[in-house]
Amino acid sequence: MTIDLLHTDSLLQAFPDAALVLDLSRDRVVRWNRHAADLLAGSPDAPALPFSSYLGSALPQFVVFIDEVDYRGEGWSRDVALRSEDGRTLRCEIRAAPVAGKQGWIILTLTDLSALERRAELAALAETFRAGLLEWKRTESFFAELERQNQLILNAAGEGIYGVNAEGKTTFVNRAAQEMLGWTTEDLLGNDIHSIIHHHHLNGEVYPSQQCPIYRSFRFEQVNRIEDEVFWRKDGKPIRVEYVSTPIYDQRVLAGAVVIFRDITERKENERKLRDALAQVAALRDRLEEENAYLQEAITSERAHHAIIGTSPAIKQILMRIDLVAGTDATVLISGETGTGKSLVATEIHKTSPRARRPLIHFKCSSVAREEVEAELFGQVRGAPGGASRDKAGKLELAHGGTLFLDDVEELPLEIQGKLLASLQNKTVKRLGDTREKPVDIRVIASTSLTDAQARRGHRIRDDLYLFLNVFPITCVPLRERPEDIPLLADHLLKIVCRRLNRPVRVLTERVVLQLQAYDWPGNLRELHNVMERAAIVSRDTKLVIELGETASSLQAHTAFLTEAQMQELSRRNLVAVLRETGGRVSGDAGAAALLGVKPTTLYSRVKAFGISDTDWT
Ligand SMILES: Nc1ncnc2c1ncn2[C@@H]1O[C@H](COP(=O)(O)OP(=O)(O)OP(=O)(O)O)[C@@H](O)[C@H]1O
Repeated sequence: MTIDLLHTDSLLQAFPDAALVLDLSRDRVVRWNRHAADLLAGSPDAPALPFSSYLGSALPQFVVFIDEVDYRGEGWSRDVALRSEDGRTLRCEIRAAPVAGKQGWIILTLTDLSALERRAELAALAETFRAGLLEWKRTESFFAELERQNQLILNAAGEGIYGVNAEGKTTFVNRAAQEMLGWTTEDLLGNDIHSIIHHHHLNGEVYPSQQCPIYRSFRFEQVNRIEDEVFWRKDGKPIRVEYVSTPIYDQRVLAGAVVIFRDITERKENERKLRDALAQVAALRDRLEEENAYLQEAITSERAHHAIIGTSPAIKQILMRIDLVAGTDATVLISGETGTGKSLVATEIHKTSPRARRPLIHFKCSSVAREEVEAELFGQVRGAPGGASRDKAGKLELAHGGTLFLDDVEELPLEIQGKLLASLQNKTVKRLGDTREKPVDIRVIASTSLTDAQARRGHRIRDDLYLFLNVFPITCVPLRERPEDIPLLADHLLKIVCRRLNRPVRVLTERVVLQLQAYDWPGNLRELHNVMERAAIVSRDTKLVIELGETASSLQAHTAFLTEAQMQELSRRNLVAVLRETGGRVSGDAGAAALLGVKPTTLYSRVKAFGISDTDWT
């Protein structure tokens, strides 16, 4: 290295590291810069001390180093520890090169290794810091993005979503929730949301927050799923909601709850309308079904008994009274023994009344179990006491606009009689289990097998009900008191049963008629019907075989007789009947004479004697 001595000092001063020029031959520092002076704690000017005083015990290492520099022309070493003037040991890296043209001069640079290491540490620290800062920034923007996406998701959700902290204060509300509730984020954030939107039940009862499932979610860590409650809108209107409230945690500590809800007002309204419509359909269906059943029954009975048959004064009296009362709405009480035709009379009254287009509801009081009578009469709603599985109209309701026939009214339990009377008098009906009363317009016909005296004395019909029913009495006379009706009735019933049983039509002989009239008929028309049916079955040929109960023969001797006039009338009718049956044919196997078991000539003379003409049997 050549050195311009004029510039040595200024070069050394400009040098960024500690540097000095050393005269080895004199062990003197020729020049040093301020970094070297600082490092070795000397004065800024070149020191007066020999350089070896800075070497101390490291002199041998320095000598080895100088030999290397001398040999190689330059060198560096970290083995030479220097001592500063204030006594500190300095770990240095020494670099050296000879100064050209100056024998024994070298230039040294000293690098303080401790300072170097400190700077390296600082640099590493700065590097770490810079790297940390970047990482933190990345994390921050990651979370910011996450939050932004969460907000987007929350706001895009169709369900209302809001959060509450552990004190029940609102922490966030999404857009759908604001739209459904009408409350804004500003209204709700930080405020007790229960007292704003969830304070009352739909029926107006206060809803204490302690009972609220959302409150329980953040108090007792429960997920609660509620299907039908209300939230209150800002405009004071309720919306029906279903919701799930779920507890949320921050670092495993319960932090509150998140509520996800859906407005189900419209759905509930539609469900209600559907329920109402179905109930209406069910009610109509029930009514139609039952009306249909009654109409079918009415048709069957009308076909079977197209008229009240009989010419006795008793029957004429009944027909007259039917004519009198049918056109009115008056209550009728029909009395008479079993099988005397009470139901037939009731049907006739209804058929010829202005209510004929509406059904006749026949309620046979004796054939309904005591515990079912009330529900049968008044109807019931689903869930009524007794376990009704569906709404059902009672007979009173079914009879609305028509006629209610209370058959065997004395068989009604007394407590039901009172309730029935109240309902009939008020013209309303209330189904069991219901609170609503329906107006009804009913014409009542009742029947009883009790006589007037028995009814008044026996206490089987309440006095007030008896008075209510007994506006227009009709009495059906037992068959034994009107034997003159027996031939016609027997003939009529025989035809019906033969047709039904698909048997050849038989003809009543005089002997059979006399036999029937001699019997006392405790079962009246119903018994006569049975006897005819039995006869149609057991009779093999055209001859009719009658089987009567025991009382027939015993009573026959005492009570069964006819006057001559009755006998004549009976014979005449029998002739008419048989001619009608044969279409006027007298002779031949299927002729009237063969059927009656007499000669054709005998029959002709009888027809002549009775003055029977075609018009009688056609
Ligand atoms: N005068 C009549 N003409 C034709 N058929 C009759 C007559 N009287 C009764 N009947 C028939 O006799 C049967 C019994 O009559 P109905 O049921 O009306 O008697 P009831 O008095 O109501 O009997 P119960 O008290 O036992 O109910 C029925 O089939 C009915 O059509």
